[in-house]
Amino acid sequence: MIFTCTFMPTVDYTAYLSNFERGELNRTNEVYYYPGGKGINVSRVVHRLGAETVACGFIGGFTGDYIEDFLQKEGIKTDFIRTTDITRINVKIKSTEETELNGPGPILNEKNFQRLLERISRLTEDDWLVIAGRIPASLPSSFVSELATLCEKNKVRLVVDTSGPALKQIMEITKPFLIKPNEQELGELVGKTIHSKQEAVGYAKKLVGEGIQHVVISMGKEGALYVSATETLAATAPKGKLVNSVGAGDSLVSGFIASYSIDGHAENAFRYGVASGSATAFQSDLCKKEDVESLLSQVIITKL
Ligand SMILES: Nc1ncnc2c1ncn2[C@@H]1O[C@H](COP(=O)(O)OP(=O)(O)OP(=O)(O)O)[C@@H](O)[C@H]1O
Ligand SMILES: O=P(O)(O)OC[C@@]1(O)O[C@H](CO)[C@@H](O)[C@@H]1O
Repeated sequence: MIFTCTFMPTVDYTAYLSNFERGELNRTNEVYYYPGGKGINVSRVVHRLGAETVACGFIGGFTGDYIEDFLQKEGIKTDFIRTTDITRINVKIKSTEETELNGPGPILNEKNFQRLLERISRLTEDDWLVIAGRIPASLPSSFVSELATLCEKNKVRLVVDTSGPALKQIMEITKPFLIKPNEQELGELVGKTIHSKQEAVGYAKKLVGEGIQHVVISMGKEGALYVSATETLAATAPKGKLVNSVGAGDSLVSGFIASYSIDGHAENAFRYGVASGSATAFQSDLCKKEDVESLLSQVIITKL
């Protein structure tokens, strides 16, 4: 089972308009209300790709109800912990360029953390845990350590797609199965500015040397890089019209996991992941299986 944990879910209010003027009254042409947050996006995509998933994390208020209801209507199992704070709404403005306004997350308390640890303690070596998205400042570092210790003890396959200090802290205790930084996030993780693909590969190899099994570096329309102990690959991204890049990175993670969980073949998983990221970038909502499969032949993989 693929469990996703989203500490700070959101309703993504996604508005399309032909021209966005700062400081003016703007009227939108089309709007959508998608349940969001990186882990929730992963649950939605892996479910569409045919894998079994449970979406966990913290939700509250009317927006929390909306998210849970939406996911359940899509057939996704949920196991959220309720907060007294209302789940945030993130505004995504799609005009000649993409502008995002992400809200702050809930204030979490000790009881919330304990409930989440209790859920995580039930996972086994047959399970995946995807920790994705921003981690709230109210989360004590002892909690992150406890979470990592449980995953290490129960041999859970841990996928981490978050920025900030949490990943470094997790790595002191357990080695994630997969991480998927973009170039900027990789730079933050290793404390360097990355100027080229060669540099990105070099840092990814260092992380693999420290024990992470698979590092995928996403590069938007330039495609992605993949490094493991035995392979270094580059993939081109399919060409198409960018409609909404929100969730493209999450779709890459989802495609990789959904494919790897079937046959454990990393190159196939990488190809499937890149096609999933692009399929999402080319439409308003997240990708569906048929969109991904129609793009697979356009992903060209080169060994580096
Ligand atoms: N304009 C684009 N054209 C084609 N493919 C794209 C485009 N943008 C993104 N993708 C695909 O999606 C993948 C992930 O995109 P990106 O590198 O933007 O992730 P990210 O920075 O994590 O994004 P986000 O945080 O918004 O999900 C890329 O590797 C690529 O396959
Ligand atoms: O504020 P965070 O947690 O870093 O990012 C949240 C977010 O931008 O990420 C997803 C796309 O990856 C969106 O669904 C969501 O609004």
